[in-house]
Amino acid sequence: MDKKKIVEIKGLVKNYGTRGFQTRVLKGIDLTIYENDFIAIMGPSGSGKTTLLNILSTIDKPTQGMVLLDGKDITKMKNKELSQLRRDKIGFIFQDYNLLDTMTLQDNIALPLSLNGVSSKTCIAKSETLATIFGLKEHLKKYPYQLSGGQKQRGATCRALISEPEILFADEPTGALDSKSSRDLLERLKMVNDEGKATILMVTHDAYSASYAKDVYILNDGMMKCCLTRGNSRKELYDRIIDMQVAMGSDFV
Ligand SMILES: Nc1ncnc2c1ncn2[C@@H]1O[C@H](COP(=O)(O)OP(=O)(O)OP(=O)(O)O)[C@@H](O)[C@H]1O
Repeated sequence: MDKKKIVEIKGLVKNYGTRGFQTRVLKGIDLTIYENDFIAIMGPSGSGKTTLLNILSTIDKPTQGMVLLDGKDITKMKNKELSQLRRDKIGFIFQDYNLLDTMTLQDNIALPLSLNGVSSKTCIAKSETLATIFGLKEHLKKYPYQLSGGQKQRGATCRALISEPEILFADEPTGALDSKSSRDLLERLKMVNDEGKATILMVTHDAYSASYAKDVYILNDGMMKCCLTRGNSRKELYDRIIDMQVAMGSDFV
């Protein structure tokens, strides 16, 4: 059976600036993301990674091109439709967690459900299930200031997954974490993906983080340059990413 297309991008162009002084940041991107993919997008600073993620996650609008999410063109949607799409179909994790300081971890995780009027019994059950997967069960009653960076990011990931979104967008999710906390988060993301519970698109500078993905796309100068696909092992993919970075030269950070 054909795999379900979650996101389809065709001829995506993004210009910034005013007429006459425009910079073309994305120069015609084509990309299809299928159900249960785990894609990492890497590229030098300024290559357009965040711009692409912002368009996919509906924060920004493209200049030209088509972005279908679940078969619907998000570039043509009105604000009301977009906010519903963000609520129901998209999960986000950012580098800086964005947990609410005045709520416990459990309330933070359950927030997307409680805002949608889901019963507190279901909120508790679902947040406990995810907290167990992400190693946070004993921390649910704590407030964000009582948690480590790694625990906060795993909590933010639970919150992003609790509404069972079609796709999880992650913008440098390990950017503020030490290596052990990064590994802990990445192992768990890989686990939920391996179990068929999440489709993930992650933007990262970090070859180690990218090596947890199934496919690694390289964005350079506003264009998709190549794709590396995981073969036998994560380590082997990591080595190929490093080789590719060396081949692309010193501006690839
Ligand atoms: N709102 C904006 N107005 C004008 N130019 C912008 C805007 N946002 C981004 N740019 C420019 O677009 C280019 C791509 O930026 P973007 O943030 O997408 O790159 P990136 O690959 O995510 O970089 P980094 O890895 O450093 O975060 C840069 O040259 C940037 O200066």
